[in-house]
Amino acid sequence: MTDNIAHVSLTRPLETLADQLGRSFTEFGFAVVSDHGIDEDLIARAERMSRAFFALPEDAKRGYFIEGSGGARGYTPYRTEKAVGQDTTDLKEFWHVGRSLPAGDPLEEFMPANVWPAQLPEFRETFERLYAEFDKAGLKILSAIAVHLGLEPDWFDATVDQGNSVLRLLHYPPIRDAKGVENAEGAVRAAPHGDINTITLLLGAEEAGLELLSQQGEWIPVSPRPGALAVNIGDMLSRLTNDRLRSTIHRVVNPEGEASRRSRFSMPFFLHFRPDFVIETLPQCVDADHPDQYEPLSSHDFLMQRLREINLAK
Ligand SMILES: O=C(O)CCC(=O)C(=O)O
Ligand SMILES: [Fe+2]
Repeated sequence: MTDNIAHVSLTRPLETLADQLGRSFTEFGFAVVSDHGIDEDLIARAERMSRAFFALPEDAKRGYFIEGSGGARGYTPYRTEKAVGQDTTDLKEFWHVGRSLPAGDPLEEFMPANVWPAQLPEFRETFERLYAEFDKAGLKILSAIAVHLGLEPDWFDATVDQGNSVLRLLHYPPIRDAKGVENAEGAVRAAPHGDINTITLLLGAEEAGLELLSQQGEWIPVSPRPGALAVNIGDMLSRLTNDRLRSTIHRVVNPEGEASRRSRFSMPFFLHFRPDFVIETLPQCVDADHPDQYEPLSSHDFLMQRLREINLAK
């Protein structure tokens, strides 16, 4: 059933990308992107670092949990985040890397400083580089989206320059322990949710589990080849396009069999607009059949509204 989600090489000409990605995002809110330019060795190193971090003792990890910060930086413990409208928390723990700003930057009020695990000396350099590479790949994808929407190819550049993007290292521990006893307690790895941000670029989703909810109400697995990105539209881009590009509900289901004794790791990059970018419906996306549904709202205010809904801010 994944046949219709576009699998696109980012080396194709911009017009082709615009067409293929545009269709896939309109129908599914998702596409799979290969040849994205993010260095393979860097990805492998980042995956090793992520595993090494989550293998640290619980106490050490909790030392990087910043209470009251909205989970914006550092560590968020297992079973903290919950999706909008859910009663149970997700079966995951994660680490957030944000943009490293020069000291005194006016955007500091929106973007807290990063923290880094002292136990892993190469962690900072690895994830600062990966963050920069995600930024670059994201711009190419946004360029194709701009062309699809009838905008100039560089239309998004200024909107995401110094964007409040977050790189998330995710760990979903095994669902069963060594004795085969299940410990999911009725919860799932990631309950159905839409992403808050502009677009999401996800590495590491080749380990099964990620599914999107189609317009026909079916759950469709998203299965990128190793190294490829699963890319999806977030709520901020949906809002900007008056829902022409769909922020699609997705989830990560608990595996059966052998996979239930394994961890799953993934690395989504939540690409955000600049905090002071005002999300105001594109005139290209409004007509008699599609009246404007949204008031202008700054990307920061939108984010704060949504973080309160998912238990990460007060
Ligand atoms: O781990 C995955 O494959 C997806 C994670 C996700 O959807 C999220 O963190 O928003
Ligand atoms: Fe998500």
